[in-house]
This record gives sequence, C-alpha cells and structure tokens, in this order.
Amino acid sequence: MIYTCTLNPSIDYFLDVNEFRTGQINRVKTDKKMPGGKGINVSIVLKRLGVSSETLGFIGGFTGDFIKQALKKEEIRTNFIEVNGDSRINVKVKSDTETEINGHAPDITKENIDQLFSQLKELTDQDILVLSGSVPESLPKTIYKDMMEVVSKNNVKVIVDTSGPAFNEVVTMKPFLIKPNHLELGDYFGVELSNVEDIISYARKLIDLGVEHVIVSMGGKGALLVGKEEAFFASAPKGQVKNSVGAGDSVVGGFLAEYSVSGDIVKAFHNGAASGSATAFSVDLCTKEEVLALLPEVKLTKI
Ligand SMILES: Nc1ncnc2c1ncn2[C@@H]1O[C@H](COP(=O)(O)OP(=O)(O)O)[C@@H](O)[C@H]1O
Ligand SMILES: O=P(O)(O)OC[C@H]1O[C@](O)(COP(=O)(O)O)[C@@H](O)[C@@H]1O
Repeated sequence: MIYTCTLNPSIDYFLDVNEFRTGQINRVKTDKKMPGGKGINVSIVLKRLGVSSETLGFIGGFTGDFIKQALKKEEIRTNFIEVNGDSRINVKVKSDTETEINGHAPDITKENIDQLFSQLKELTDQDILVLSGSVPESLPKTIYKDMMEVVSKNNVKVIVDTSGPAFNEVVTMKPFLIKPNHLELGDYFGVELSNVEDIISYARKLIDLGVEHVIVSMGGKGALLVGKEEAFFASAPKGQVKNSVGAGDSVVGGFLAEYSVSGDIVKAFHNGAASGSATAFSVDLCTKEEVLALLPEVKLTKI
C-alpha cells in the first residue's frame, strides 16, 4: 500500500484576480476551494491515475472536515489524526503572476504525535511512504527524520518532498526518492543553480549522501532524474499554464502511479514529468486523459 503523510494539510483557496494590486481592494473574477497539502495532492493524482493510497497526517476543525469530504468524494482512503484547531487555509492568487500565502498549522500535541508513530510502526517492506510538505511549528524540527528512523526498521521505501530545515533533516536518511525543485536543491547547498550540468552535479552530491534517486523539477524548463550512474532530462511541453500549484506534487504522484505498477524508474519519471505539465496546463490537478495526451510530447533524453 502507498501511504501519503501530510503533516500540514490545507484548503487551497484559489482567487483569480484581474491585475492584482497590493494595498488596494481587489475583487475576484472566480474563486475555488480545493483540498491541498502536498501528500494529499499526491493521493489525488494517484487515484486519478488508477492507483489507490491512504492519507495520513494531522487534520482538524471545519477546514479539516472540508478536506475529508473532498477526499471521500474522490474515493480516497483517509486515516488522519484529529487535532484541536483548524487545518490551515492557503491563499493562491492568480493574476499576471501567481502569489501564494500559506497559513499556520493548528497545534499538535505529544499524544497526537504518538498516535502517528503507532500507525507508522505497522508499515511493512511492501509499503511506500510519501512524506510531503512543510512541518507545523508545534512539531519537533526532527520529525521527518524520526519518522524515517521508525519505518526504516521495517524497510519501508520512503519518498520525500519538502523544503527548508525539513529537507536538511532527511537527506542523510537514505530516502528512496527525493524531489526538490532546483531552488530547493540550491538552498540546501547554499548556491544558485541555473544550468543543467550544475543541477546534476549537486543532485549527485545527494546521491553520495545516500539518497537513491533524485528528481529535480525545474518548472517550465522540465525535470531531471539523477541516479548513481545515469541522468535523464524530461522536457516540458509548451502549453497555456492555467495553474502551477500542485505541479510538483503531480510529478511525485505520476512517478509513483507508474513505479508501483512496473517498478521501472525511468518510465515512472517520464509519467511524473507528464503529470506535472498536465497539472500546470489544467485548472485542477491532472486527470489520466490529460497525462496520457501529454506523454508523447514529453521528450526523454539520457544525459
Ligand atoms: N510552465 C510549465 N510548462 C510545462 N510544464 C511545467 C510548467 N511548470 C511546471 N511544469 C512541470 O511540472 C513539474 C513540476 O513543476 P515545479 O514548478 O518545478 O514544481 P514545484 O511546484 O515543486 O516547484 C516540472 O518539472 C514540469 O515537468
Ligand atoms: O506544506 P507547504 O510547503 O506549505 O506547501 C503546501 C502547498 O503546496 C501544495 O501542496 C502545492 O505544492 P506544489 O505546487 O509544490 O506541488 C498546495 O496544495 C499547498 O497549499
């Protein structure tokens, strides 16, 4: 079974505004509320691509109820731990540029953390665990590392997509796959990365630290898969970007949808890249039809 863990779920509140201006009243053209948070998006993409998963993490309040209802409609299994307080609302303003304001997580107690660890202890070497997104302020900074320590005892494969201090914590824990974007990869090493050669050479440094596979997403410039010996580039097809929120999560979802069926890393990367672009070109997260239509347009090159 694939488990996605979202420590900090959200309602993503999308606002479409003509010529957004700070310091003034802006009126929206259209708005939309969607369940969000990185692991949750991975589970939605997996489901749409025909693969089931179960969502773990902390959820609470009226916002939490909205997220659970939305996942129920998508027929996704949830096993969240209920916390006091409301899950956050993340505001996504789409105008001539995209602006994101991500809210605060509710407080999470020691008892809530213990409940999560009891769930993790049940995972086996047949399971894949996706750890995705930011870490709520009330949790120990080492939480992802602690979680990986627990599941590593049962040889669970772990995929990580996070940033900042949480990213720094996990790179030495030998994850199966890690998916930074080029900015997050650069932040970790304290460098600015703009060309493919440099990105590959810094991704290789993560491999030297024990990470098995690295996918570096580069927005409209495509994505790279870097392993011990090989590297592949996936092009980003041209198209009209409708909403790039969730494109990174779709790369992880698309990767896993293929990997969990064929076990083929390169095919999985191809599917992940097509899923990322399909989401960027769609108002919502990608559908299977959109991914299949884009696959031939995503060119894979061995580097
Ligand atoms: N403008 C775009 N055009 C085509 N594909 C895109 C575009 N933006 C993102 N993608 C696809 O989605 C992937 C993930 O996007 P990216 O913005 O790098 O992720 P993140 O949201 O994690 O920063 C990219 O590697 C690419 O394959
Ligand atoms: O946990 P974080 O880092 O605040 O990110 C949460 C946000 O990221 C998203 O999961 C989208 O992520 P990506 O655009 O990187 O795929 C949103 O749904 C959510 O609002």
